Amino acid sequence: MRSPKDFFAPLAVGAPQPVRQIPVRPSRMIHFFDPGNEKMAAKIPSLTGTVDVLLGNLEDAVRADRKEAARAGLVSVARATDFGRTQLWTRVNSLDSPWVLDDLLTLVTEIGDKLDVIMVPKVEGAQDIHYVDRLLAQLEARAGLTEPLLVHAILETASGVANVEEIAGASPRMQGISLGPADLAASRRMKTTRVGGGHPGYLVRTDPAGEDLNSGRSTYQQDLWHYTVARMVDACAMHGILPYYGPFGDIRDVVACEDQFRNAFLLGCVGAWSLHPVQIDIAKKVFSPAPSDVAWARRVIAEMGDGTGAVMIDGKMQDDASVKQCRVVVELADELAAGDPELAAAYDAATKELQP
Ligand SMILES: CC(C)(COP(=O)(O)OP(=O)(O)OC[C@H]1O[C@@H](n2cnc3c(N)ncnc32)[C@H](O)[C@@H]1OP(=O)(O)O)[C@@H](O)C(=O)NCCC(=O)NCCSC(=O)C[C@H](O)C(=O)O
Ligand SMILES: [Mg+2]
Repeated sequence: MRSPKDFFAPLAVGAPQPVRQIPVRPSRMIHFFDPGNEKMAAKIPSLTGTVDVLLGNLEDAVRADRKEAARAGLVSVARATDFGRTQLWTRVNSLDSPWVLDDLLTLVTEIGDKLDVIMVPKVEGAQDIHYVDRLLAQLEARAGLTEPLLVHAILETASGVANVEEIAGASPRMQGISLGPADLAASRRMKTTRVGGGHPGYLVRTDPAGEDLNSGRSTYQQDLWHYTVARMVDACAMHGILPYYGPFGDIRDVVACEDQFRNAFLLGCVGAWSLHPVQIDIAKKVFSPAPSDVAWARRVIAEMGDGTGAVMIDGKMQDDASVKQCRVVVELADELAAGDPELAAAYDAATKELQP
């Protein structure tokens, strides 16, 4: 373990100074595209400015014989595009794969100035982040980069979940963590065959009313991912980095996608992955606080004065702890509204309407 005194020192001569705070930028949707797929890559200029994060995916979902094409495609898309307020991320291949070394060497030296975050799949523990951390420092120095690249880990192995707190705090580069439910299910030997979402067999049943065990008993589907998401959120909050729900693979089921994203939002996640254009607006809607919630939170903050003591508002007790929750909502709303005049107007209109 590095001494806390050295934690913010560059790991290679000539590498940029590590960041002390993760920059707060909207990342409600991390939109995946295959940069080697010409049809998808052609859509990137029109998505720029409308999504918070565009992620050129090089790992799973890219065929083995298309890995080099995807990497080269990402270099050309990055060079040809002005991303404006949209961040550009990539997901490199896993650290045990034959491609990852060339992914990092090529991307950092050729488009390191365009990339914001490197997503690392199948992270098992702090040792994986330490490896990437040092290698990135060497490559940043070689490329003459002035800003450090940030690292995002996917939580998709049983070891990764067991070590999530040390992963979150492994480097000042750590930007966030996403749940990877498909690989995690396989790693845990769960018996699901889906990419994220619930399962009708994972349920609880009400007790029998009498002797008959077979009738009149309701069942309630449970959330397979609750434990992992909650644990990931705590680890991220503890280390000042950002938690995300990952993919929802049933593209057609926009209703359940919205539910799964909303559960994650309410538990503390700041965004989710969009795998198809249809999921972009779902993530935007879910991960932007609702105007009515923002209006209520602003009212509580206004009526609570210096934020201490207790007051009744519309029959509900408010105190120091509820005002802190309201501040979380209002801070997020203000950050998002700063880059989105339509959202800002919706928040102001709802606030006006709720004024006592
Ligand atoms: C899921 C898809 C394979 C579906 O593609 P397709 O069959 O082409 O869908 P459509 O016909 O509905 O597409 C309509 C048009 O939209 C374009 N398109 C589709 N997806 C995207 C996209 N992501 N970005 C930009 N444009 C997109 C199509 O080209 C069509 O265009 P046109 O014909 O001109 O109208 C596909 O959506 C896809 O491959 N998505 C990404 C999948 C992916 O990245 N998967 C990896 C992440 S999930 C994961 O890895 C699991 C995780 O790690 C874990 O362990 O849990
Ligand atoms: Mg995966």
